[in-house]
Amino acid sequence: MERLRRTMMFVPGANAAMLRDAALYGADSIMFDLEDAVSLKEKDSARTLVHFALKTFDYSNVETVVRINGLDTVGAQDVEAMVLAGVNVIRLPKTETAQDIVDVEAVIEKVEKENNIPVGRTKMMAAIESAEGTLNAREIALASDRLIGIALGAEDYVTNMKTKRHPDGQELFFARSYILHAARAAGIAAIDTVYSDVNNMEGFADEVRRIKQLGFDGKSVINPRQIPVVNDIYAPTEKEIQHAKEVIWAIREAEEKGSGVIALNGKMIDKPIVERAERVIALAKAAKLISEEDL
Ligand SMILES: CC(C)(COP(=O)(O)OP(=O)(O)OC[C@H]1O[C@@H](n2cnc3c(N)ncnc32)[C@H](O)[C@@H]1OP(=O)(O)O)[C@@H](O)C(=O)NCCC(=O)NCCSC(=O)C[C@@](O)(CC(=O)O)C(=O)O
Ligand SMILES: [Mg+2]
Repeated sequence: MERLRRTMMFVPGANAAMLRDAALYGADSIMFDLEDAVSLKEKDSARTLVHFALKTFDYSNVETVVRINGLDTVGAQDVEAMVLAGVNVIRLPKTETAQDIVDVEAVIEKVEKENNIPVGRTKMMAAIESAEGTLNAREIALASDRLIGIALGAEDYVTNMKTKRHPDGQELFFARSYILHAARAAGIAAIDTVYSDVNNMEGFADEVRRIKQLGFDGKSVINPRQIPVVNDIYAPTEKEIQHAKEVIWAIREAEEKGSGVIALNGKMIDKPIVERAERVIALAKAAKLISEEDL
């Protein structure tokens, strides 16, 4: 079953209290940040702190991600410390080309080999935050088998595009659509960017509805109060769950009879409809609207 990534919460790497409590809020993934949420003078201490947190606290109920610095600064040191601490995913910020992924992968692989860690255990994701990165999204998404997803970083992106964010998100439409297509073509996740106004829940919810409709797997968030908003919007309705169950029961019955196609209430049920139904069931389970044993 595909892993759900409705919410990926940024946690500033230099903040010990936030690191300790990060797994308590119900995010699907927590993303410890060593890059832009950490000042230059705190880079080394934040790396040590996140390494310690990964080794010490119980994050077994979430996916752990670390946003490293670029390899042109202290990125290689970040990679080494995080791979040794057993992080699930390394997130590369400001990815411009497929070569950026290949370069970080080489560092990861070296650390894994030198420390008898199974090669490939550490996964990767790439944040795309510029025009160049967006136009290269397709090659970036295909650059490594370790990639679990690509994400948009809108604050840096709009700066690069010489504009700013607007509530209707028009300035992000091309990047969102292109990144989403690149992710889907590569068979990996697409994660939308942060919404920085943590006290504007209406505006946040509007944005989540729009990115869900576009097809994103989920959203990067910066505050625990944003998590239930995303989870509620991604939770399927009772009607959607009932329909998904009927689709799955119908297809199971058809398979038992040796037929791949069947009608439900007069409408044809085939593979894409079954896939959508399975995703509805996975989202319903994650939202605890049905039990794990159901279906
Ligand atoms: C925004 C605010 C200051 C608001 O503070 P407030 O004080 O109003 O928060 P409250 O709601 O009052 O907190 C209630 C309780 O939750 C705890 N708590 C809050 N936030 C928590 C958290 N994140 N993790 C764990 N715990 C948390 C808090 O400690 C308290 O705990 P307690 O005291 O025990 O009750 C705070 O949230 C915060 O610092 N957020 C992280 C910001 C950040 O990481 N920015 C960098 C990533 S974006 C970027 O770089 C741009 C990007 O790259 C992005 C892309 O690539 O997509 C691009 O280009 O677009
Ligand atoms: Mg950024």
